[in-house]
Amino acid sequence: MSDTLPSHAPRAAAHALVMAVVTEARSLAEVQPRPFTALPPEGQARAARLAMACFRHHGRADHLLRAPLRKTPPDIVLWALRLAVVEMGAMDAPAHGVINDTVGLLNRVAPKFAGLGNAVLRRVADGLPDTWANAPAPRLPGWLRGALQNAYGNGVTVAIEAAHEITPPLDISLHGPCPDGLDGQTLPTGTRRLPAGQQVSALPGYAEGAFWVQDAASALPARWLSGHHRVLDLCAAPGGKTMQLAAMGADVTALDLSGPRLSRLRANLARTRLDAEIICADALTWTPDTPFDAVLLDAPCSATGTIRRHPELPLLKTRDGLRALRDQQARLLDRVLDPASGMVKPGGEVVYCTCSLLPSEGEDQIAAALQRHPGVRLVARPMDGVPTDWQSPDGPIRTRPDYWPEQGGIDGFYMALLATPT
Ligand SMILES: C[S@@+](CC[C@H](N)C(=O)[O-])C[C@H]1O[C@@H](n2cnc3c(N)ncnc32)[C@H](O)[C@@H]1O
Repeated sequence: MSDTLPSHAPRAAAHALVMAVVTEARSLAEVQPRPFTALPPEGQARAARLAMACFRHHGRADHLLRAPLRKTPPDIVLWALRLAVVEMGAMDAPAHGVINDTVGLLNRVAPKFAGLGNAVLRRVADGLPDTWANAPAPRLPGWLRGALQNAYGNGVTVAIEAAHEITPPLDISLHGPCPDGLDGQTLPTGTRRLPAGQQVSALPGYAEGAFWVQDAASALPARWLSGHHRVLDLCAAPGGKTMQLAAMGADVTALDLSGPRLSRLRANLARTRLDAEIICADALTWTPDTPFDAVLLDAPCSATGTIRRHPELPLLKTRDGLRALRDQQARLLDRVLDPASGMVKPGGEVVYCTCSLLPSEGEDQIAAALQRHPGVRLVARPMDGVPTDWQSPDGPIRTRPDYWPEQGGIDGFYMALLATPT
């Protein structure tokens, strides 16, 4: 931590972030509580890292808190304690400073619990680091765990849960030479991988727009469309794939339903000095003047493939939202594949992808769409750097967080390349 920034400010901001996520039921990237926004960028980066670690490891923290707490305190206290235990257990922060700052925080937000917090945290700190290492590995919520066990078996599900406990490296897509001073390695698929825990806006080349943040899996689907001239990026915001397609030289139209998310896409294009036509519309009703050579449909989904980068997701998602997402995915696929929508020209190509681990949002969607659109066929096109066992013989690629463990893992994604009838 820097000399100029007191340690308690990022800790208090991390607590405010966590509380905003759980009370507003919105993701970490969406919440903006005042103690967080009031910090300089370096403090915000530290607070965000703490909050993310808290969501990633709170299951282990709960195990350590169970005996000393005896009774579950109110959420505002519990999350302050979880944050402190995670910082001491997973991030090796010295107990003295963490406990002092947490007691100070409790004195402000729940003064009745400051004494209890102090006693509980001292007891937890006494057993570290062994108790942390020996705590049982956290599990995904039952509905998701069951679905993954059905799809991949128990061993793979446990491996996915273990991958979620590891802080992922920072993946970026470059659209030119790698700026001097950016360390890391280039993955076989072309993504540049940097060590975790960096303040992105302070990295060399960020301000100049030399790169954007994009997981290695998320960077794969657009690569199938290299060489196409006019490409429609459907469900485009915040624009990771739009930037990729534009950087590949395509004439891109980026369409999304959400104005606020399109503002982020616009800002991303401005920073990276890339170009696309931007349309705010519903893909289910919008019709282009001329059909496109290719369409990329990155459909809204459960995002269960991105839990390692968004560890708060299991707290926010439930089984209930899944049916509506599946219906939406099927309707979007039908819209793109229906010749009457005029979206893709005859003999054109369509990439369907989701950042979901659930076959019901990937493999099953494509199998059903092929039944409904008999002239459409899968294309089995290999992709440079993608291990052959990630791709099925008929073409689709499935990635999972337990893949590439020695390189730091990869998000879960499903992608299929389709050709429309000539
Ligand atoms: C998975 S995100 C897209 C991520 C984006 N492709 C990227 O790479 O940065 C899904 C997007 O679908 C958009 N969306 C959902 N329903 C839509 C619809 N009916 N028409 C257009 N966009 C829609 C959401 O606003 C959201 O931005």
